[in-house]
Amino acid sequence: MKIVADENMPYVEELFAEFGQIEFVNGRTLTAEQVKDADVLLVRSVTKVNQALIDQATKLIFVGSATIGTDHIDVDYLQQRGIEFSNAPGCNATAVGEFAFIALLELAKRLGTQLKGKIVGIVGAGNTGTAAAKCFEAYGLQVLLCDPIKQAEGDSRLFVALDELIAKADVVSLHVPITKVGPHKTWYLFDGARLNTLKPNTWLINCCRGEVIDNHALIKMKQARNDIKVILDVWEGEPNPIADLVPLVEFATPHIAGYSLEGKARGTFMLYQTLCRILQQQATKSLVDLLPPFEFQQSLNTASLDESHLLKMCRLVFDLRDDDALFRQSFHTSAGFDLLRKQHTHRREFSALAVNSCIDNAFSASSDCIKMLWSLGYSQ
Ligand SMILES: NC(=O)c1ccc[n+]([C@@H]2O[C@H](COP(=O)([O-])OP(=O)(O)OC[C@H]3O[C@@H](n4cnc5c(N)ncnc54)[C@H](O)[C@@H]3O)[C@@H](O)[C@H]2O)c1
Ligand SMILES: O=C(O)[C@H](O)[C@H](O)COP(=O)(O)O
Repeated sequence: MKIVADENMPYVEELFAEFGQIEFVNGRTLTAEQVKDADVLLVRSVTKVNQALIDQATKLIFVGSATIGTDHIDVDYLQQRGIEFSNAPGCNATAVGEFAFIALLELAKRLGTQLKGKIVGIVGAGNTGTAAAKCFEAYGLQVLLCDPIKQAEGDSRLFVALDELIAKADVVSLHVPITKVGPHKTWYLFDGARLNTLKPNTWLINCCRGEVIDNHALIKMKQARNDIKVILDVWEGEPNPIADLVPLVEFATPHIAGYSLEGKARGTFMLYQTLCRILQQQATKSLVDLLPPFEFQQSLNTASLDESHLLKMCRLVFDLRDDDALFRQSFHTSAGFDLLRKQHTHRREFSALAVNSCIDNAFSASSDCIKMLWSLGYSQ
C-alpha cells in the first residue's frame, strides 16, 4: 500500500508505517503526478483535494485530512468516486480555545487593563467555540453564544442573535467554518457594514478562517477606529496576508491557533483509526504513547492568582508573543508564512501541566484558584 502524506503532519511514520510505504510530500505544491499511484492520501488544510488532483489516482481508497476545516476538500467528488473521506473533527478544538483565551490575556496585559469582567461573544458554538467558552467561563467571564444553526437544531444552551452579541460583547471571538452559500454563509460575515457596528473598544479575535472578515474593510475600519483591537491568527488570501493589515493588528500569528502537540497528535491519530476501520484492522497504537512528557510541574505558592500570575502560568505552555514577533519579521512571502507554520514549536495544552498548591505553606494557593486552573484544563 502506498501512502502519500504531507511532510508537516507529525506522527505519520509512527502510526502509518505498518500499512505500507509512506511518501512525504509538500502539501502546498502537491501534483496529480505525485498522487497517481497512491492508495491513501493524508493532507492538511493547504492541499486542495479535487478532481484535478486525484483524477488519475485510480487506486485511492482513503483521503484523510488532519484538520477540523474541510473547505479544501471536494467532498462531493470523493463521494462520487466512492473514496472514503475523513477529517478530524474537534482534534485541535482545545488548542484553539486555549489560544483565544491566552491571546486575550496577552492583549489585556499589553493594553494595561484586565480581561476579567469582560463579556465575551462567541460566534459559532461548535467544537472550537465551545472550547473557548469553557476557558472564559472557567475564568468567571460572562459568555454569549451566537449559533443560529445549533439554535435551530434545539441545542439547549442559550443563544443570542449576532446583532445582539455585537451590541453587548466587549470581546468578539469567531469560530465558524467558511461557507459561501446558504442563509448562514460566513464568507465576509464581518463585512465593512458589520465591522462598523462593533461597539467602541471592542476586541475582535479571529482564529477560524481569514475570509470570515473582509480584510480590506478591516484595514479601513482600523484606520478610522483605533479603539477596536484586533487579534488575527487567520488571514484573507493565505499564505499572503495583506501587508497593510499586519501593522494594524495587535497580535498576528500564522494560522497556528490549533497547533498544540496534543491537537496535532489527535488529528493524525483520528485518521489512523479511520484507516484501521476501513481495512477492518484492530487499532493497536495509543495516542498517549505518542506524546512526550511535559518538562514542568507547577506548585502554586500564592494565596490568590491575579491576572498577571495567570498569564505567567499560560506562558509556561504557550508564549504567543514569540509567534507574533516571528510573524512580523517574515510574513511578507508565502514561503515565509508557510515556513513559520512548518517550524512552529508545537506548544502544549494546559492539560500537559500538573498544578498543585504548596500544601506545607500556610499561604498556599486557595482551593478556589487551584480549582479555576483545573477547570481551565490544567491537570491535577
Ligand atoms: N486557526 C486554526 O488553527 C483553526 C483550527 C481549527 C479550526 N479552525 C477553523 O475553525 C472552524 C470552526 O471549527 P469548529 O471545530 O468549531 O467547527 P464546528 O463545525 O464544530 O463548529 C462550527 C459552528 O459554527 C456554526 N455556524 C456556522 N455558520 C454560522 C453562522 N453564520 N453564524 C454562527 N454560527 C455559525 C455551526 O453551526 C457550528 O456549530 C473550522 O471549520 C476551521 O475552518 C481553525
Ligand atoms: O481546520 C483546521 O483544523 C485548522 O485550520 C488547522 O489547524 C490548520 O492546520 P494545517 O492543516 O495547516 O496544519
